[in-house]
Amino acid sequence: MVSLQLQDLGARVGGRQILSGITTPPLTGGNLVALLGPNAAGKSTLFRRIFGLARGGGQVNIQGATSARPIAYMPQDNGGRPVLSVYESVLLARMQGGRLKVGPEDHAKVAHVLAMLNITDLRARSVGDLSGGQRQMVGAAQALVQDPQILLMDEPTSALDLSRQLDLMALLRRLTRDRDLLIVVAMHDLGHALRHADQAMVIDRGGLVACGPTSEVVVPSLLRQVFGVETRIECCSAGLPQLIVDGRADESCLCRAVAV
Ligand SMILES: Nc1ncnc2c1ncn2[C@@H]1O[C@H](COP(=O)(O)OP(=O)(O)OP(=O)(O)O)[C@@H](O)[C@H]1O
Repeated sequence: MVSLQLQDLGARVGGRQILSGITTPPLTGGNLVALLGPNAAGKSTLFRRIFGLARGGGQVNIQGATSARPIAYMPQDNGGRPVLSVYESVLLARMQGGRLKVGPEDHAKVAHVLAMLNITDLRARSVGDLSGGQRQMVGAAQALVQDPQILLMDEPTSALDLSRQLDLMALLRRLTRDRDLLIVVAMHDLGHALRHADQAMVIDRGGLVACGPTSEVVVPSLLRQVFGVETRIECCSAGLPQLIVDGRADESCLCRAVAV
């Protein structure tokens, strides 16, 4: 089983220390982890640091990898080159790592992932002509087609309508179970985190605030401290935890995080 553990991780970008001292317990395959934090907290930078696109101190420890490229990363605002078709763009993502020869299994994999995400009908469309939500689904396909053991997804549902948000989160959760995948999803929707994530990791101003089971991390006291909002968690008629936002905890903290 794959596991990812961060040890005193830091990141410097553009001459600034963006992340420091991030140490987590091992995050293991079979789990969906929500990465939470205010704007500019460092979520995207953390993904880039883990994926090797940003430099810094500390260590990214991966155990149980069965391939040379166990991690796939879906950045915000991706979807591929505008001139390529959806099919070509997903196939190109499949060939990352320097492989030149496309085999039948690669075509089969692309077809499978497009079908899984319910975007087969987009296969011949140019990426540049797609809507924001459609491009986001293509970005998810590009990540999934790589058959990763660890999948880092940066706000994959931010442009999706509500039913597609639920579909994608349910699919990701199913994949963690069926394939022992570790999926880390950066998100702003705390309700999605409560509903879909096994674990939650919260960062603020470049440091780790909490990491553990979602029900222990996404609690009103932490949300007040990190996001400055008053919340309650109540069960709906289906027995699922729902986050109710009562309002801001302190009007004076407006835009505090964006100014970091
Ligand atoms: N290339 C860069 N050069 C300089 N500073 C950067 C660069 N990229 C990010 N930063 C800074 O790093 C900090 C963290 O940014 P990051 O994008 O990781 O935050 P985030 O938590 O993903 O935010 P959001 O929720 O708004 O997407 C911000 O202050 C940002 O301005």
